Amino acid sequence: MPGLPIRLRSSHPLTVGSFGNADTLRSISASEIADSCDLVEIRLDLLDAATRHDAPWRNFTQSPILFTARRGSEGGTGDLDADTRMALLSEQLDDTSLIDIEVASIAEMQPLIKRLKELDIPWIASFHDFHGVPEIAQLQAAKMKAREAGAAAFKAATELGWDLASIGPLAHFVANSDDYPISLMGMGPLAPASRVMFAQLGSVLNYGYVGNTPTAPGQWSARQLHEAIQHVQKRPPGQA
Ligand SMILES: O=C1C[C@@](O)(C(=O)O)C[C@@H](O)[C@@H]1O
Repeated sequence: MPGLPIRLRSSHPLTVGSFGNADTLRSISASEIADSCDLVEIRLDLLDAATRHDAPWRNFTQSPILFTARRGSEGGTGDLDADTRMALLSEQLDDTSLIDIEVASIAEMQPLIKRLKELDIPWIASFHDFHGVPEIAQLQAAKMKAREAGAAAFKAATELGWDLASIGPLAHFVANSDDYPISLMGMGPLAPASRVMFAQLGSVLNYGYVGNTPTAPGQWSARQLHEAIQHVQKRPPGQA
């Protein structure tokens, strides 16, 4: 039986708690997790075989789980090939609420995508740029690919540096997507502010770390992000 259901809605931005190391994953309580975030991300590429075997996330009975096995070219550890990443993800299907597959991996991961469809397990298609912000047209094209491939949402994380000019176009990109869910976040020094703002504008999944190891540059803790998102005003539908 797949994991707890998740609804992706721009009016209800969710906070994802991501684990950067196995120690936290093994030691944290289910209630602490449930207090800090709406769902958990398990980065299978960051975990050793023993932790994957022990599957400590099975204790997180109150939290939906998003599994990721990140490809090397988009920040993954170990430069795992597509078959290995599919095998890692397939092992977890009984506990899965959501899966992350890079837009760049859609073609090579078709066997898994077909299986997810059969099992009615949603997945998101992701894009990462650790060096800068791509043209919005490139993000639009990636979003179209995600949608056509059957992903439940498109997710993009881009390095903002101190490039203030890139924030406006990104903000419009997320705010003008009432037709299809987007998860959008900045990385780098402006990451924290961007994550609250993009959540306000409709980003459906917003990532912070659980424990003491961020899984992306500039991430803040899931608990802080969760609290901030709960307190800020959200964009009314149709207002872009
Ligand atoms: O893709 C994402 C988003 C992320 O890169 C971030 O910027 O918070 C963190 C990753 O763990 C996750 O898989």
